[in-house]
Amino acid sequence: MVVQNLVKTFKGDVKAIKDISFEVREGEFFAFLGPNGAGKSTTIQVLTTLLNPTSGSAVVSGFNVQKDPFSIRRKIGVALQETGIDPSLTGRELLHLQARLFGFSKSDAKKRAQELLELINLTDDADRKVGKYSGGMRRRLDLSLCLVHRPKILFLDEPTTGLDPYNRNAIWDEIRTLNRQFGATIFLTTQYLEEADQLADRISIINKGEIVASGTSQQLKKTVGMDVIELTFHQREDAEKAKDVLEPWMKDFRLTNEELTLYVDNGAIFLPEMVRKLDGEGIPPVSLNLAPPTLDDVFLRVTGDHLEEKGNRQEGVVSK
Ligand SMILES: Nc1ncnc2c1ncn2[C@@H]1O[C@H](COP(=O)(O)OP(=O)(O)OP(=O)(O)O)[C@@H](O)[C@H]1O
Repeated sequence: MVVQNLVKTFKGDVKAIKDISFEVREGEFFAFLGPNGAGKSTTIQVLTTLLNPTSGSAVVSGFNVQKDPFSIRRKIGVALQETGIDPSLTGRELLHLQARLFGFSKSDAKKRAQELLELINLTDDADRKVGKYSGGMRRRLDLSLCLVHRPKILFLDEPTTGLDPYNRNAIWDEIRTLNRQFGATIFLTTQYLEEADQLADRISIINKGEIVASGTSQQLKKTVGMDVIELTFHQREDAEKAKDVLEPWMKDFRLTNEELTLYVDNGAIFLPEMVRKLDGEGIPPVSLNLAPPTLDDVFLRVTGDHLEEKGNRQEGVVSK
C-alpha cells in the first residue's frame, strides 16, 4: 500500500485529511492511531475505494484507488464502524449470503460459513438472529463477514470501540491470528493506545488530518527522550504540593486527582533525591514508579494534548 500526499476535503471546506503519505508492506500489521475526528475513517474509506480523494494518490495491492477500484475490492476485506447488517437474519444466514454474493456455490457457501463460525467462536449462536447478538458477538461477526473471500488485505475501522475488555481481547486474538497464521496485511484504525501498542508492527499517529509521528512502538517511545515518574499520594493536595516542590527538576507534569506524573531527564539519578525532598516536606508518596514513556507521552509531545481522556486533569509544560 503506498499513499502519497493524500488530501480529502469535504463540503464546507472540512479538511479531513491534509496531505498524508505512508506505506504499508505486505503481511505487515499497521495501526492508524488517533482521537475522534482525526481522519482515520476517511483514510480507510479512500483506501477501500468508497470515497474519492480530493488530491494525491493511493495504491492498494498494486492498484490505484481511482483508476482500478474493482481490482482492489476483490483483494480486500473491510469491516467498517457502521455496517448495514439485517438484524432479522442469523449469523449463519448472513455468512452464507455473503459467500453467495462472492460467487461461492451453495455447498461451498455452507462450508465457508461453518469454517468462519468456528474461527470466530460463534457456532453456538450461529442460528440466532443477529439483532439479539451482544456488541462483542456482532463485532466478531463483522470481522468474519469481511473474511469470506479470503482477502489478503484487511481494513478494520475501530474494531473494538465500545467493547468491554473481555470482548476486546477476543477480537485482538482473532486479528493476531489472521496476521500471524494467515499472513494477512492489516490496516487497523484505533483510538486506543494499548491496542496499537499490543498489536501493530508499525504505527502512524494521526491528529487533525495530519500524520504527526510514525514508527514502531519502541521507536516512537524513544522519541520522547525523557523518563516518566508516576507518583500516587494520599490526597490531591499532597500531589499538588509535590508538584510545586519538584518543579525545578521536571520538564513536564500531569496531575490527575492524587496521581502526579513527572517527565524528567535521568529518572534513576533523580529518584533518591526526589524521595528525600518529599519526605522532608512531609508528603511521602503512597506509590512510586519509574516508567518508560507510553504512546500517550508520544502523542502529548507531538501534539501538546492527550490522546485518551482522563477526568479532572491538570497539566503543563514547565517553562525554563
Ligand atoms: N461525509 C462527511 N462530510 C463532512 N465532513 C466529514 C464527513 N466525514 C467526515 N467528516 C469530518 O472529517 C473529519 C475526520 O473524520 P473521520 O471520521 O475521518 O475521523 P475519525 O478519526 O475516523 O474519527 P472517529 O474516531 O470519531 O471515527 C471530522 O472533522 C469529520 O467531522
